[in-house]
Amino acid sequence: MSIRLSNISKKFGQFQALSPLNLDIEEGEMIGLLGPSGSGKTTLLRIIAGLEGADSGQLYFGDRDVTQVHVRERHVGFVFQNYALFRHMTVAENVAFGLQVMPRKQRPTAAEIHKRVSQLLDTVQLGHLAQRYPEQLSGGQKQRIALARALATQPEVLLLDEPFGALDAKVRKELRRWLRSLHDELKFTSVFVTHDQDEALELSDRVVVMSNGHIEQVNTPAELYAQPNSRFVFDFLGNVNVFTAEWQQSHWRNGAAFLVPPAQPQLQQNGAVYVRSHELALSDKPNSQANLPFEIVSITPIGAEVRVELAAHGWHSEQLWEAKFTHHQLQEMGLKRGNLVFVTPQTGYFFAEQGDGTATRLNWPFLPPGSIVFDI
Ligand SMILES: Nc1ncnc2c1ncn2[C@@H]1O[C@H](COP(=O)(O)OP(=O)(O)OP(=O)(O)O)[C@@H](O)[C@H]1O
Repeated sequence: MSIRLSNISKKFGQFQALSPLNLDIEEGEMIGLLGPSGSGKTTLLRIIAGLEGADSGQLYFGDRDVTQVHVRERHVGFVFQNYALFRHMTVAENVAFGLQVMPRKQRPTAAEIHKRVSQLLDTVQLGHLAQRYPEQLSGGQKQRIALARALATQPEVLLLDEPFGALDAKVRKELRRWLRSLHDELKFTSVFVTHDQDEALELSDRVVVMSNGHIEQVNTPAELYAQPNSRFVFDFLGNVNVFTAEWQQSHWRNGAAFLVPPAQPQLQQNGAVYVRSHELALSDKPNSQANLPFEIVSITPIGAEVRVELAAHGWHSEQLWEAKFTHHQLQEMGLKRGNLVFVTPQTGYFFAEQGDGTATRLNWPFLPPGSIVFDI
């Protein structure tokens, strides 16, 4: 079932929780609503579900205008963060609930309900727990049962509000993979809310990045990463290093530091260069492209990578910079805390001070990614 939001807005009193927004979700797509707390994700999800009415606009499921349709008639499955299972019912009874309360004419027979419940419990791989009560389940098991219950009535749209928010990191990861494969198998359309970037990027076909009640950008995870269209999206999708600079004749300058941009006239102005921690090289000398001196503040192994924290030396940066390398790369460089090093960005993004908020992608042609340059 495709979903279309046209000009949807919502106020709570004087507070504009959602500015008029448009969004098209394709049939079978899995969409992540990603944004900081208070950005309007849950409100948007509740409007799609019919738990909240919009102040303006239209909502379509396929060709059907469901703007005024009651939540019960929308045929959506809903999964909340806090499981919301019925405590006095067994697992099997919880899963059967949505079917039991269907109007008599639509309700399957008792035998059919029984069959469907056991199929669903097999799908979520918890058939052996059918007779348990929710309090006898782990958090991850409860959430799988909540999913089975939401899927029992065979909704074409599944809405999930921080479904794995209450679970620990390992279970979260497992359930994410499992939800994605279930989605691919059953082909329902899913919209889920999260403020976890990894979750959004790993699970979604497309991510909707929200801030302050509006949509900042909608795109596939790969495209969002490659082409963030605002500083907000850039900042929100991972750690980033910023070089704030003044344009001086042939380069961007900040104190003793400078950076030469690729030769494009629109770059020749004041602004900020954003550089990701994976997209830079360290060397013991400056070169013709970059003179960005830093002192190494810390070197911390994190899983397969090593994070190097860097303090600007002889120029001003609001925050420490961060560089990430493999253990092998770092060993080859032989760096220590307190060393003076020079950063050479390999790719980056430029936001002009007087610009419209969109970024120009920077590729320095004479330094292929992965190269470590030690001299000019
Ligand atoms: N029923 C309500 N009455 C008044 N204000 C509300 C109501 N529901 C939400 N809001 C406000 O609307 C804004 C958006 O809330 P919403 O729950 O959609 O954000 P969110 O992005 O889901 O945040 P979180 O990640 O914290 O759940 C918030 O500022 C919130 O305080």
